Amino acid sequence: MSVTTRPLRVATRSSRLALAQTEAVVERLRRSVPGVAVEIVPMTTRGDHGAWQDGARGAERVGAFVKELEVALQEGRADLAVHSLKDVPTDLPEGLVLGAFPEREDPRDVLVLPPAGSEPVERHGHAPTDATSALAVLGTGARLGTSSQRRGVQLRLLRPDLVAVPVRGNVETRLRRLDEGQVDALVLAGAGLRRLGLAHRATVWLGPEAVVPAAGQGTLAVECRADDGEVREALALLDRPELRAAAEAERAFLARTGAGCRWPVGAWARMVEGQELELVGFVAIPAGEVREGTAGWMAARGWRRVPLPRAVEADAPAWVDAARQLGESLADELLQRVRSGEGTFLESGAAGGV
Ligand SMILES: NCc1[nH]cc(CCC(=O)O)c1CC(=O)O
Repeated sequence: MSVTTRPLRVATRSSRLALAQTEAVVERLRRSVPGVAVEIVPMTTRGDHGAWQDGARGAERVGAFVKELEVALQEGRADLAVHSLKDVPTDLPEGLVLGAFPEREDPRDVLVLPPAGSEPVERHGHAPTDATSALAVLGTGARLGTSSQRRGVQLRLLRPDLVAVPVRGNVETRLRRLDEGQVDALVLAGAGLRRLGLAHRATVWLGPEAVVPAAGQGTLAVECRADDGEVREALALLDRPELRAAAEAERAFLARTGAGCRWPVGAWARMVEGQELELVGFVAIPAGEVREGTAGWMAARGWRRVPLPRAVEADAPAWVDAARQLGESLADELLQRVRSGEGTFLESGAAGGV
């Protein structure tokens, strides 16, 4: 069956990671739609230019990696765009939809220590296998390279003495900063390392009990025009309902906890035992919102499950509703905890950082 005959133009960012993600989706498209003609349209976004890096925060920063691609879709210069879901704001622009969630890499963050053989790892005799022993390798006040409050706050909950140091740029640039000794450790998305063939740089994969990943981390999302029936039909062949359900739950959690631009938020949903969707969430709010004059964070982590029977799979809207409710109810529970002061308190870091 050929659902489309016209050539499809795929907008993508030009970074090595973005191109790898786009290649993966194009390959799936070619398998699902035999004979389809695909043209890749590489673009540079504001995020790549680093426009948001010089102090831009919140709304300005959200969407910096996807905006140009979306405008290309709206203006008809491209027919689909491949994104890392975690870069896609929860409110989509008018007239655009996420037509497929074709794959998800391992969503966990990883801790990257300097290459094996460096002195501290040898002193322990073996490579660490969990977050706590990996962090034990780092001396007091070690510099943790991350620009993400979500990562900085969660790792400082394990090791409050660590100092979060902003590290900008693409994955390769950040690894170079580590290798040059500008920081003592990095936290990155494991998915990015895997897709770049750099998984061997991951010292420890961080489970959600240590660091809850960003909503959508590791998931690829394909965006298209809502009224482009041909493309939507083609994308439907790539869509995986269980990834869509997870995406809905994580993004509902993110939207409910304040759009994720002001506060550290993490959310990871997945199918367990075949018929339940489990969501782990993390949120921290400035402690001053709970007790006036208190500097630092009030944090909470928790999880919830909802039955998502296979039988309902054909009825995607019911799945989506259940997934959204899961995200919203866990968000409400955790927000209630931090606002009532029942969360875990974390003092502000050195130099006013996270
Ligand atoms: N913040 C940029 C970004 N957007 C998506 C990924 C990783 C790949 C993914 O999550 O799918 C990264 C790099 C990182 O956070 O380390």
